[in-house]
Amino acid sequence: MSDAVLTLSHLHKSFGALQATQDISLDLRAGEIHALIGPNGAGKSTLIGQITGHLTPDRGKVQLAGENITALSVAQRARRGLGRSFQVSSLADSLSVLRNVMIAVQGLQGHSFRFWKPVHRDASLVEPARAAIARMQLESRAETPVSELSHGERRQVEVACALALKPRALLLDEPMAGLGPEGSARLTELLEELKHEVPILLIEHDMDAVFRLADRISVLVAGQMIAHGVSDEIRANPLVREAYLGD
Ligand SMILES: Nc1ncnc2c1ncn2[C@@H]1O[C@H](COP(=O)(O)OP(=O)(O)OP(=O)(O)O)[C@@H](O)[C@H]1O
Repeated sequence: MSDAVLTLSHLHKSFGALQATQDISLDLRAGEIHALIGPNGAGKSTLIGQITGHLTPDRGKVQLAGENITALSVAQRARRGLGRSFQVSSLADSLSVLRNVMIAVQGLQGHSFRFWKPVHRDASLVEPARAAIARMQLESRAETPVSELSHGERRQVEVACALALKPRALLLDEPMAGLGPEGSARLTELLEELKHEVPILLIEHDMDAVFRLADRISVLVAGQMIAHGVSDEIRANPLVREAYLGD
């Protein structure tokens, strides 16, 4: 598939006798949001771990922009352009938005010791950080300590940290978790624009957000992919309704 940025082929991962992901294939194409949904214990985290490199698949392949990255480390994948945000926030509360995003850029560049030196004039850190902050419409908050942000703004900073690394593909793990309707609507709007620059694999429990945002949806149940399709197809799919939506 020519416009596939991220391709998973036949991924298998077992924990002892439990097959947590069985023969999982999917692709993420340029310009799209592809949502991965499934009930608790379906295998989503296990699949994400195999994409990010935290877990090694027993069989199968992960490709980023055509390159086989299955054997690469987490850091090597990040440097190749696999961006992600985390379920648990890794922001430093006492530091400004700008400084947090700069630290993310610095980590990727491998200059971790510069954190302890004055870095505010280092254009290689400041410029990508400011661009990502602008992309998430947080310019007016750039100098604000993260501790003073709303929950929704923190989420925007987390996405900005991932974006500052100029990813080819972005993995967002439950970005809507804990957001109220306003924060969720704002992030939805931002992601709808962002997908044109970087395709997004979205793991999300908020089904309203999924149906609003996703160009395609893949449904994982008990380690198996039971359906792929656009929103209307997934809503109407009897297997999904039975296994996931509880109908
Ligand atoms: N390290 C592990 N060792 C043993 N079993 C594991 C391990 N990690 C996950 N599992 C099991 O694999 C299955 C899939 O779990 P996983 O966390 O991937 O699901 P999930 O879809 O992410 O669930 P949730 O939405 O609750 O986070 C579960 O039965 C889980 O108990």
